[in-house]
Amino acid sequence: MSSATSASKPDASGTTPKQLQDIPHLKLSDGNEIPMIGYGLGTANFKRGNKEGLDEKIINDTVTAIKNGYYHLDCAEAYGNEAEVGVAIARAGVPRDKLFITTKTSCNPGDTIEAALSRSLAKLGLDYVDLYLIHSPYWASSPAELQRRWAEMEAQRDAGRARSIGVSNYLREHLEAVFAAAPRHPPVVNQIEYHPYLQHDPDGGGGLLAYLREKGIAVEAYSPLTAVRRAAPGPVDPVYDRLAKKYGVTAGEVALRWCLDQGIVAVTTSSSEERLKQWMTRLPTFKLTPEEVEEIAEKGREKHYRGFWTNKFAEDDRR
Ligand SMILES: NC(=O)c1ccc[n+]([C@@H]2O[C@H](COP(=O)([O-])OP(=O)(O)OC[C@H]3O[C@@H](n4cnc5c(N)ncnc54)[C@H](O)[C@@H]3O)[C@@H](O)[C@H]2O)c1
Ligand SMILES: OCCc1c[nH]c2ccccc12
Repeated sequence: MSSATSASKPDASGTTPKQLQDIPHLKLSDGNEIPMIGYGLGTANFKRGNKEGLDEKIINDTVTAIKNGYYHLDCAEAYGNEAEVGVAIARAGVPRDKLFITTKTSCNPGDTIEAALSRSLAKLGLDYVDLYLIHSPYWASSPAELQRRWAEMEAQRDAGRARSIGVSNYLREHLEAVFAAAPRHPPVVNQIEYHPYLQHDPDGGGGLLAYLREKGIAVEAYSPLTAVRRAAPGPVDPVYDRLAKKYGVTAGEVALRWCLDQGIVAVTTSSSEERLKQWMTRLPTFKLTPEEVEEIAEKGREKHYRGFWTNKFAEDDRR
C-alpha cells in the first residue's frame, strides 16, 4: 500500500519556499514518490478553442505556480496547453529532477499510446513524464480494449518514457478488467473526483476506494475544493468553518488537508498567486485529527454532487 512520507526534495534553484520541504510526498506502489499537492492545468488554465500560438497567461500562471513551490503539475493532452507548460517549465528554471510532471492520454480512436506520449513529450520539452495516466475509461467498449491499452501503457514504462503509469476516472469494473490480464506493471494511481460530496463508496462506485486500497493504488483527488465552491452551500460548511477558525486557515485549506490526512493526493489549482502562496506556506503547518476527518466525511455523506464526467462539465468558473 502506498504511504505518506514527509520526504523532502531539497532544492538547488533558490526559487523554492522553505516550506516546500514540508509538503508531504506519497510513496507509490512502484517505489516512486509523488508530491501530495498538485497544480492542475485542466480547469482554470485549459486552452479554450483551437487557438493558434502560445497563451502567455497560461505560461505566466504556470511559472508563478512553479516559483511558489508547485513542482507537481497535472497536465493532459485534452487540455491543449502542454506547449505552454513546456515553456513555463523552461522559464521557471527548476531542475527537471525536482519536478513531478503528469500528463494524460485521451485514447482517441486510431491513435496509439506511443504516438500520444511522443506528442505530449515534444510539447512539454521533456524526455520522460513522472506519471502518465489514461484520462478516462469511457472511450472503451469492451474489457479487452481496456487491456490492450494498458499493455501499451506498460510498454511506455518499460521504455522509461513514463516513470509511473496509472488511470483516471476508472471505476472498479474498469480496474478489474485491467487486473484480469495480470499486468506486469499495475496502475499505481487512479485520479478521481473526490471531495466530501463524492466519496465514491456510497455513490454506486461499488467499493471503489476499498478496492484501490486493496490493490495498492494511490488516490489522487481532483476538484478537492468542490464543497467550498461549486457545490456550496452544503452540510459540511459549519464543520469547515469551525475547523478553519480553530487552525487559523481558510475553509479551502481545511478541504485540502482533508485529502492529505487520508493519504490522498490533492490536485487543485488557482490563478491567484496570493492563494497559491497561502496554501503552500500554511498547509504543512496543521493537520486534522482522525475524528475531524471523519466528521467532515459524515456530514459530506448527506449530500451528493459530481462536477465532471456527467453529461455536462462543471460550469466554467475560472478564478
Ligand atoms: N482527470 C480528470 O478527469 C479531471 C477532472 C477535473 C479536474 N482535473 C484536474 O484537477 C485540477 C483541479 O480541478 P478543480 O479546479 O476542479 O479543483 P478545485 O476543486 O481545487 O478547484 C480549484 C478552483 O477553486 C478556486 N478556489 C480556490 N480557493 C477558493 C475559495 N476559497 N473560494 C472560492 N474559490 C476558490 C480556484 O481559484 C480554482 O479555480 C484541474 O486543473 C485538472 O488538472 C482532472
Ligand atoms: O480533466 C478535466 C476534464 C477534462 C477532460 N477533457 C478536458 C478538456 C478541456 C478541459 C477539461 C477537460
